[in-house]
Amino acid sequence: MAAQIQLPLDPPHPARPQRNLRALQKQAPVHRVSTAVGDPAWLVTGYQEIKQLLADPRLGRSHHDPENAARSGASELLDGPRGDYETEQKWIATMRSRLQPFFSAGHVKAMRPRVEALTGELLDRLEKQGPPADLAEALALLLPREVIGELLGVPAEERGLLDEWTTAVSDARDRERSRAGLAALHRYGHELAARKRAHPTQDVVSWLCEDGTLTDDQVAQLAMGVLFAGYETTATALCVGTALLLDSPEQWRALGEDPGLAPTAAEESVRVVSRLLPPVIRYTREDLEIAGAEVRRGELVMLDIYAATHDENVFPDPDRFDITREDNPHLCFGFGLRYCIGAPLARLELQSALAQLTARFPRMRLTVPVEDLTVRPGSFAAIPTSLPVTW
Ligand code: HEM
Repeated sequence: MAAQIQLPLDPPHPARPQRNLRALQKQAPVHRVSTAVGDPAWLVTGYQEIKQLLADPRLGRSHHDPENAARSGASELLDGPRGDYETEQKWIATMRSRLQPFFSAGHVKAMRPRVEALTGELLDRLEKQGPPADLAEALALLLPREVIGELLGVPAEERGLLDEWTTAVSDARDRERSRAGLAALHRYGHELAARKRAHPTQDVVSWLCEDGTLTDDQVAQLAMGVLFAGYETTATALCVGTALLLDSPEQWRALGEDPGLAPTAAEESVRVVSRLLPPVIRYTREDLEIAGAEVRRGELVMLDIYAATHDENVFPDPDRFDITREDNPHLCFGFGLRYCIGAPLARLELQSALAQLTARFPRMRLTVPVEDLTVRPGSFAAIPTSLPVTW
């Protein structure tokens, strides 16, 4: 095997191709690397290999010796082992069986009018405020936060705090900050569960409490898991989709005039969110071989979703943002056992936001070249720091 490769290879950006990673992908589907915090790992870049490994039960998120496991970064929750090694599979089954009903296609369809209305309210506010504006603040971050806040039953005035804590948890460079954010989020989840047990309302946390089989700790874990899994990811997809649409006035116009393009535009936004999210991580539960590489039990395996969704053999012209892309088998919602429970909701939010935005603001444009956009440094999701627009 060649000399170890030091991560990160390329800085994340909504529009700039990750050239070093793509060059690596052309050489082989799996590589020995050193993570951003200096730990040894395997980086998988082949589309087929990643798809198979996502569905392979021989890999998990927990580790038999978590204190000594390799890490991809400093985030307490995201960059290292998670969950109990003995009961991981059981917990996944419990989590999915309790959460899935709230995110089924039927349930999410019933949420459409509310999500459309929330989008409309945010755009009314934007219109009233007038140009210039920061679309990341005014829409992309706010919509997912409000949708998840309502869904979980988090009072409106407490949602700002959640924002602060999730940002802290995501910190990939400061383990202490990430730990403190996670602890605060958990304390809040407990408090919320206790409040909902005492005074149930029509929301997911109240329903999880009514389930009768879950402890407050489990309710808190599920609720904060949903918040975490569904907030920054959707906000980032909305940011990158909006930025790339703004960079392509003919596609902006086409979507504004034809809301029938919203499903493919949303799906393409999910594909390109991989430009701003890190690889999915796993630990091997037994020795195994990945494309000829001998991987030992307990080693860190990083599945590079960006590489998979920009693989020229699967996605023609992968650097082009194309809202009419029909064949789009991206792996950005994962695959197999842990496939994203919130995918229907994320799609709904993206469709609603992109369709309404382009229809209501046909003349909107970025005030800086898309190339000059910057992203949050050192965070799990490289959310653009701002999307400055005028109209
Ligand atoms: C564009 C937005 C989103 C993206 C790109 C995304 C991506 C993903 C991915 C890649 C996974 C699999 C992780 C793995 O295999 O380890 C996942 C799992 C999950 N997602 Fe999403 N997601 C998004 C939106 C949402 C939303 C809106 C929700 C809920 C409100 C949500 C809830 C979940 C949950 C509960 C899991 C299971 C986590 C686990 O098994 O540990 N996601 N998501």
